[in-house]
Amino acid sequence: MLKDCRTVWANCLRVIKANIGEQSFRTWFEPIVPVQLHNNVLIIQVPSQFFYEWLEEHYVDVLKKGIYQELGPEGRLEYSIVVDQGNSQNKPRTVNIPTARKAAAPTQAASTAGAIAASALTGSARNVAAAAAAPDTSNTLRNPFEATKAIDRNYVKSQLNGTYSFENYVEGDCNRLARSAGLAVANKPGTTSFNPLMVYGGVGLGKTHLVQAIGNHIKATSPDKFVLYVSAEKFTNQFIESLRNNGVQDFANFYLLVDILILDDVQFLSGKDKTQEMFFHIFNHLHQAGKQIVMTSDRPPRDLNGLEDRLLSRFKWGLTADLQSPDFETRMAIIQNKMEQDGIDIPPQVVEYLAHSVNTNVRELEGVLISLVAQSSLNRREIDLEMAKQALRHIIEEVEAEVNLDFIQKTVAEYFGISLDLLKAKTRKKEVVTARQVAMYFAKEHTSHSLKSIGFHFGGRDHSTVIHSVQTVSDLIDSDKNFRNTIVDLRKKFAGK
Ligand SMILES: Nc1ncnc2c1ncn2[C@@H]1O[C@H](COP(=O)(O)OP(=O)(O)OP(=O)(O)O)[C@@H](O)[C@H]1O
Repeated sequence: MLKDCRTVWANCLRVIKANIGEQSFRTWFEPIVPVQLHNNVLIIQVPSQFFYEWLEEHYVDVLKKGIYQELGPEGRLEYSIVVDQGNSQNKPRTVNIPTARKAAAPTQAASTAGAIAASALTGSARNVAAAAAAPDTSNTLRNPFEATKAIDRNYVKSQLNGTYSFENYVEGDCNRLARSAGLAVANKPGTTSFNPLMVYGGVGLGKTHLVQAIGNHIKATSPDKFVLYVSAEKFTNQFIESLRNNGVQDFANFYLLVDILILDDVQFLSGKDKTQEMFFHIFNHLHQAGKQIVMTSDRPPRDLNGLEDRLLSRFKWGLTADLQSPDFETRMAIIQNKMEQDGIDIPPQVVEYLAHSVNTNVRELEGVLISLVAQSSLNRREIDLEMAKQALRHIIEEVEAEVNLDFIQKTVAEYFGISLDLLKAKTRKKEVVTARQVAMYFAKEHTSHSLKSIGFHFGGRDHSTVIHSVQTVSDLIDSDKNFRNTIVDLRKKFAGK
């Protein structure tokens, strides 16, 4: 009995339905219309190029399975894409995308349906083009890829990087609010009051890591949800491309399908009015539909000059959380975390040295670690303090231009004629205690270290010891002239820096 395309497709759908979630099925398979079956080639019509790309990216295996079960190893699938000309007076044009030229020899059930498309369905953009360039034995099409040429395949590719997670995002005072809001959003996307969630902070402080962790968490816990991470730059380029190709409707339609939209570096939209307008509509639609929007920016919304007020006011609907530079303890934890993750072994005093010396941003800290590991394997030498000091020469030079903890400790120890080790040791000898208290006093005055961090640097003392030291020194300055002169002398050394 001859099969017709509707029956074949209906049977394929049964297979597909059994293999994917209900929502995905409704979104990606219900809109498909079977149009023709000829010589074991089933042609299905899909609403847009995005749709085709998405199917190719995510559902190739179930499609293969369905086609294989229905049409056997000779079965093939071709797409017919409705091209929106961006002009309502033009009738939609249909182009067909053949998915294979020749049936591949089956090796196992799932891949035999690769007959349907090993090259085009699973291949890269280049493979797709190659399939088109090759002689098309089906004779159904001429140059069918014209319509897909301009497609940036990343358009539909969720660019989440699986290595970013909450587990490896170290918590500290610098990121507590943003991290816990992110976790709340990741657990209940679209249903908390943190919609949109806007995370802002300086370069390399972990904005992308955090929002990617949100995306990864949602993908892992709700695979049916369509999570899309896109940088504002990419969003803008895609939009411009869609304007050039009369594909604005496709562009909008695609973004309206998203359940969780993560837009990185939103400041990039500044001054780009048309892109902002498009984003505004997408934002409204998604927000109204209870979809989650997460954004990052390198500055607080109030400083986002060049962004329309109506967008800025929407950003305030949810929660805005900032990321600060990590303090010493968080930097230590980040390094330790990274060492564990990458299986790196570094002596504790080197870790402490790095955390102390690299206090600009986390990316730089990671960069130094990577360079140390590289040097160590290149020179077949264990990482030690000397190597770390060498690696950090350029950074330390910058730091030493200011008064930092090291400098204070060294200067005070020299002044009192004791060693640096003694200054940090547990001893309670009077002259050592006084020198230590003075050094703590200047550390509080000249550096941005917290009391906790200062205590840590003086042999692991707690913050109350630091408070006591600062108070004692202040009292002595008032009551003891000789002591006051000591402080004046030392202050000159620091002022000269
Ligand atoms: N709290 C943290 N715990 C662990 N790793 C972190 C943390 N913060 C940042 N990082 C790491 O630091 C690096 C830089 O972070 P990320 O790229 O997320 O910064 P960013 O703020 O997005 O930077 P940019 O402003 O350049 O876009 C990444 O490798 C990230 O994993």
